[in-house]
Amino acid sequence: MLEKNEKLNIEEILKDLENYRPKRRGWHWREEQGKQVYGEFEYHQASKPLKNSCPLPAAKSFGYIDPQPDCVITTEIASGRFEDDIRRMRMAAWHGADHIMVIRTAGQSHYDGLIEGTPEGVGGVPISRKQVRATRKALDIIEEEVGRPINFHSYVSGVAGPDIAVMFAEEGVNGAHQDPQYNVLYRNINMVRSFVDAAVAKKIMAFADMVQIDGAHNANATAMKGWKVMPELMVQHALNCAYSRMVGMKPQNIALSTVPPTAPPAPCLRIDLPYAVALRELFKDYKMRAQMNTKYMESCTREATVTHVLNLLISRLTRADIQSTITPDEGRNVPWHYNNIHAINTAKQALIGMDGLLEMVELKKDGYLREKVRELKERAVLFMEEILEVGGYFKAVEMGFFVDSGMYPERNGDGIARQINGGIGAGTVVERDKDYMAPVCEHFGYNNLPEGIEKACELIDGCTFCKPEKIVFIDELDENDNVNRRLKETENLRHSTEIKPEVEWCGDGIVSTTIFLPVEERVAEFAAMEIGKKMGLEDVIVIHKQVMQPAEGTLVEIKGRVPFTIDVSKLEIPKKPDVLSDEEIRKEIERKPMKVVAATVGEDEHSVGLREVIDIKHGGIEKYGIECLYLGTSCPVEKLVDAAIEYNADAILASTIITHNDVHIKNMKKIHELCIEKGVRDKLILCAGGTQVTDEIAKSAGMDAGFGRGTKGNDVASFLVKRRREMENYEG
Ligand SMILES: Cc1ncc(COP(=O)(O)O)c(/C=N/CC[C@H](N)C(=O)O)c1O
Repeated sequence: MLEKNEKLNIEEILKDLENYRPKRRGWHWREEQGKQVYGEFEYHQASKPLKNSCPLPAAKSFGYIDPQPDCVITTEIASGRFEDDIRRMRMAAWHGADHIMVIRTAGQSHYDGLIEGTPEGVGGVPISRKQVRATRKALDIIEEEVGRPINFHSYVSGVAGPDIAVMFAEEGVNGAHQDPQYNVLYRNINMVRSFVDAAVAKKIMAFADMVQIDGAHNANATAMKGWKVMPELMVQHALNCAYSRMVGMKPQNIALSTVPPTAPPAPCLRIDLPYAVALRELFKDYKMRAQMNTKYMESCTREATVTHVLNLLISRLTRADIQSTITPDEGRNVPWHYNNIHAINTAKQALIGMDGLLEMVELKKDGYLREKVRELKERAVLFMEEILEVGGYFKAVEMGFFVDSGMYPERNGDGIARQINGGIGAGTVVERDKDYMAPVCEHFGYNNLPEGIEKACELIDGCTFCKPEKIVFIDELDENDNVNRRLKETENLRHSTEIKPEVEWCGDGIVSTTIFLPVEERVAEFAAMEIGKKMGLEDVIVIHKQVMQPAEGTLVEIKGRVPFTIDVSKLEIPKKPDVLSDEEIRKEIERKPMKVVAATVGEDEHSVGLREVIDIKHGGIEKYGIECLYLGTSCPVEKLVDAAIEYNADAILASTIITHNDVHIKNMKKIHELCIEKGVRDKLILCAGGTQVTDEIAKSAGMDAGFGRGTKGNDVASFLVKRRREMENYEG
């Protein structure tokens, strides 16, 4: 079991892969869905807690609870280097993802066989046996530490679809996209070949109990106007569901990949919600894999996140068995580590925040919503009927029925048309001869087994599904393009005290910074890049720009590479003050009572933080018997110092949240100077606190200590007790 502060050892994971066997087959749905209690809260759409996890930032105000939504949560990771992705998968799992989806390298659909070894990918990871095995092995370790099984997912499509399906079944892959329509429409693979391969692949996936995700979402992403293909999407779902059932897949393993088709500034819920309702009603026996919208993403991560929260509202208003997440930077670049985490947190935060929503609101049973739902279903049924009329699916594809920009039955004639004898792999489907016999299990279709043979693979004393020891594991084929070479290049950064910033790959050195410039967009763009260069960044690129007002200014985000490393062994890291035990603090206050005066100073009305540090119910310093005179908010510093003298206090606690024009520093200095003027500075312990206050800032302003965000009562009480001891010893 990995210690939480122990890094994943990639070299260790790569060792002895030839003998690794997956722990299980099949998909894992979250356990104990429904009523859960976390801290002082009851949840109605949650699942059981994790053993180890990273809660949302705000959890610190709720006893650090980390409630887990009822549905599986996906993150998609594929930087091209699976060895770096494994680390990101661990970050994702700790934030609540239990479905890790790995996109394949660009064009792998057209490979007519399996890839071996671990070449570096482009826009995805080359899906090879070694990469799958190493990743599944790493996920075994990660699921141990979070305490929840993790579903590993990739894609069964393309010319080598069946080969991939066999390898996935052998390697314990838990889920995969499989939809022959994808091959036909988006990869121009011959339709006959695609459907025959799909039957072979689906049968194997059914045996391996893998959850299947279809490819309907692609029409949404490919169509000129996403909302125009809603009728067609339901037809595509129906075709893949029916075909999958015919091959023998269970409905509970068939997931419809559904994306709310629009985004603001469209009135998206008025368009997307009826569609989501219609879909759930038509396909009530199947699983819903809700995906976030990617089609309309730009480079504004804020905008993407709000759209995704609206998508999550739809999930909560209808149904999502799997909630997939899209990183908010997908409109900018290949997702960065922390944006995978932001996306997972967006899903977790919104789903948990909307827990039990339908116990309070319900969808209207009449009016606009119902009319739209009915209309969409009718359009879909008509679409399906026309397919039958023209002679079936293949004919309809030849006629360009699919991904047409018109809202069916409206047609603009610009659909994706494919010819039955065209596309990659055309003419490669050969009718099986009468005596065709394949001595392997789970083989779709005609198989002329000899009399009395129950299991096909008896004839060869076991196939790889029944005898995994028969699987042939090839390590590396390319002595240059492989994970060992890549790990060598970053050796110094993984086994030394030198570090570099990174966003995707170990040592990529990329950082980003946000700059506001009071000039128009084009000037701002070039000025920002100049600033980046002057900051010493290399390869500076603008990744986002947004006009705040055409003349007044522009927001620009740039990214660039830092050319240096940081040696952490040479950093001057001030020791975190150690906190005394409650017992010791209590004893000390019993020995010698302590009085403090406290207030939020200046014109500042923020009181929450200081009250938490003081009040007994928040575990504040009162719980140790320290007497507090609280003077409230917007307290002049003069009044605070006078009160401390009058009350014969041992200490002053000044809270200062507002930092405009450094007012917090000015107030701290004033308190210090006033105490000197009144001849009490050496009698009083001066503490300042606030979200922007640090110990260094406070001390430089004359305080004895500063306490920032997240400070607890025992931090302050410890300091007061230790400081008073120092003063007593000093007095001798
Ligand atoms: C049904 C199907 N088969 C194969 C592939 C992958 O196909 P290549 O290996 O040829 O790229 C896809 C890809 N879709 C993107 C998935 C999206 N990121 C998602 O979250 O669903 C697909 O939808």
